[in-house]
Amino acid sequence: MAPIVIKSILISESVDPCCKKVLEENGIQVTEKLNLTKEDLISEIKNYDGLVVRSSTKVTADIINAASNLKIIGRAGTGVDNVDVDAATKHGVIVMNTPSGNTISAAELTCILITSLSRHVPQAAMSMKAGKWDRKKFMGAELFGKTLGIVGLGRIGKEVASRMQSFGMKTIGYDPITPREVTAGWGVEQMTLEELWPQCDFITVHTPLMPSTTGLLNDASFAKCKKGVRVVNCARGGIIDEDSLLRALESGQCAGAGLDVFVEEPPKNRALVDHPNVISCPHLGASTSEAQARCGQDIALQIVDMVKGKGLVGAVSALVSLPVGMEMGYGHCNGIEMSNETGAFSIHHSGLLVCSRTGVEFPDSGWCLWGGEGFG
Ligand SMILES: NC(=O)C1=CN([C@@H]2O[C@H](COP(=O)(O)OP(=O)(O)OC[C@H]3O[C@@H](n4cnc5c(N)ncnc54)[C@H](O)[C@@H]3O)[C@@H](O)[C@H]2O)C=CC1
Ligand SMILES: O=C(O)C(=O)COP(=O)(O)O
Repeated sequence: MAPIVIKSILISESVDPCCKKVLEENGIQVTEKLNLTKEDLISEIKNYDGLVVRSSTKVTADIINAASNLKIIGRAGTGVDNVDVDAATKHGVIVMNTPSGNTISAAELTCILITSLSRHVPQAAMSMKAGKWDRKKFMGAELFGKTLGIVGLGRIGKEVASRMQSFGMKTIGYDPITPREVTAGWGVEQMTLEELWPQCDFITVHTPLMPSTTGLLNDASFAKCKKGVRVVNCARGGIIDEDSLLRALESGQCAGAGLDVFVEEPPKNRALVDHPNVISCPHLGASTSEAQARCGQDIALQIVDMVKGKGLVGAVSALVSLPVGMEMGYGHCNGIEMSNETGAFSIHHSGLLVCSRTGVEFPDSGWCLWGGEGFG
C-alpha cells in the first residue's frame, strides 16, 4: 500500500488526549476545535488532511465537498452513520473506525439499563431525593428465569448475553449473519424474529442503523410481544421506532424502556424521555475513560499505520478486493461462504460493505479488512 501524506488533523470532538499525543509524536500537527457549527467546519476543513470525530459531528457531503485536502476521516468509535461514507468514497477520502474499543462499555451500559428497568432504580433514587420513602410503588421483578431477546449478535450483543446469563436469564436472539452454531456456543439460541417476539420479557437491540434495521421494533412487532415487555436501545435511535414505543408504553404493552440513543440527539421531542417508565441517558454507551482511551489511541495508531503504508486497519470506505478464501477474522464473517468467491466488495450507503457476487451486506465492518490485501 502506498503511504498517504497526512500533515495536519482537526479533532472536532472530545477525544481522549492520547489521540493527539500519538499523532503529534508521529509528526502530525493536531488542532482541536470543539462545537464547530456546520458553517465553521465547511470553512475550516480545507486546511486539514484529516478529521477525527465521534458521533456528534455530522460529516455531510457538503463538508466533504469543501474538504479539498482531506484524505482521512477517523471515527474514534463504532458507528459511522454520522459520516456520509458514500460522499467520502467518491472523493477518495478514507473513513476509518475503531469498532472494538467501546464494546465492553456499551455492553455494560446495556446491562445496567436492563437491571435498572427490572427494579426501577432511577425512579426510586429520584423519589428518595424528593424526600419520599415509597416501597410499594417500586415493586420489581427478578431477572432470574426471565428471557432476554438480543437482536444483533455482533460484538456488543455477545457481551450482553454473557453478562445477563450470569443473572440467570435465558438468552435468545436473531442475527442474519452470525451463524446459529456460533451463538449457541455463547449460550444464545437463535430463531426468527416472529418466534422471538412473543417469548421475551426483555428485548435489547445491537444492530447498526440501516434500512433493514430502521423500525425493527414497530407497532406490528410490539403487538407480537408479551404484554409488559421491557426494551433497551443502546445502539442507534430509530431501530426501535420512537412513536411506536410511546404508543406501546401508553397502552402498557411495553412496561419500560431504557434508551441511550435517539433519532435526534439531543431529542427535541421529550415525550419518551419524560415518560415515567422510561429511563434514558444522553448517549453514554461509550462514555467511560477506558473506552475513550482505547478509541482515541486506536484511531491515532491506525492513522499513523496508514501514513507509514503499514495497513488500513478499520477502513470502512476503501474499495477492496479480498483474495479467494481469505480468512475474514471475526465470527460472523466466517459464516459467509467465501471459499469459492473472489470477494469484491464495494461500499454502500451507511458504510455497508456489499459483496458484488453474493449481495451480502456487512454492516460497519472495517475490521473485516484486517489483513486484507489489494487496497486501491
Ligand atoms: N450507545 C453507544 O454509545 C454505542 C453504540 N454502539 C452501536 O451499537 C451497535 C452495535 O455495535 P457492535 O456490536 O459493535 O456492531 P457489530 O457490527 O459487531 O454487530 C452488529 C450485528 O448486527 C447484525 N445485524 C445486521 N442487520 C441485522 C438485522 N436486520 N437484524 C438483526 N441483526 C442484524 C450484524 O450481523 C452484526 O452481527 C451499532 O449500532 C453501534 O453504532 C456502539 C458503541 C457505543
Ligand atoms: O461508537 C459508537 O457507535 C457510539 O455510539 C459512541 O458514540 P460517541 O463516540 O460516544 O459519540
